[in-house]
Amino acid sequence: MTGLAEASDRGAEQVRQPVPLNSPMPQGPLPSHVDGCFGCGQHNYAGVGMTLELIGDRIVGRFTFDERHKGAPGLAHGGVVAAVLDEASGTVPTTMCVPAVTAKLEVNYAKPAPLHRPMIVSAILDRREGERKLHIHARLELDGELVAEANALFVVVSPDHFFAHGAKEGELPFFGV
Ligand SMILES: CC(C)(COP(=O)(O)OP(=O)(O)OC[C@H]1O[C@@H](n2cnc3c(N)ncnc32)[C@H](O)[C@@H]1OP(=O)(O)O)[C@@H](O)C(=O)NCCC(=O)NCCSC(=O)Cc1ccccc1
Repeated sequence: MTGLAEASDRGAEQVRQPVPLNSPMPQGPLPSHVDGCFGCGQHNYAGVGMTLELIGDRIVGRFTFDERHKGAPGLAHGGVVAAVLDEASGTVPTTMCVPAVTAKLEVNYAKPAPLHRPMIVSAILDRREGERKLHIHARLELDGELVAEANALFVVVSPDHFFAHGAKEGELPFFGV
């Protein structure tokens, strides 16, 4: 088992409380950033139910694709592969308590992603560019081998970005809203 797998095996039993805007999150298991999220929500029937952890400066997520995520017999759809890379990437600004959204996601599909096999996705901040741009790199691995990777540009937004589309007070505590 890899170091990442061992660290993630600690599970999400100690769920952390949200912290104020722009305060870094403590190390360890992370709660879902929003109830019902496709990536990390534990109550989304179609979702992957990813558990997430902050380990050092890296986000580590664990999940297993199943029949709901199929694109070909036995294999995950390419769009859901992109979604899990996006989820891990989006959790990087979340743990910095910075509201940011995906502006661009470039995916390299190295190998097919099988269903019913536990996978690990990780993400890290490559660099900040100015006040609003975050360049984030994510990797999806199976048994320590690369399945897919992504380079993403996240853009910092005002909390109004979410309010304008129906978010209610208290629904996004990591973003201070
Ligand atoms: C907000 C924004 C991204 C940017 O609009 P504005 O605010 O008007 O800002 P503006 O357009 O001025 O750009 C600022 C700077 O950025 C640059 N730049 C921008 N785009 C590109 C590009 N493609 N390529 C390259 N550069 C680009 C642009 O040139 C400018 O650079 P400059 O300052 O001149 O050097 C808008 O297009 C939008 O809402 N898109 C939809 C986002 C969405 O729905 N995402 C999916 C859901 S979120 C999710 O899933 C994540 C998640 C998962 C899990 C957990 C948590 C999170």
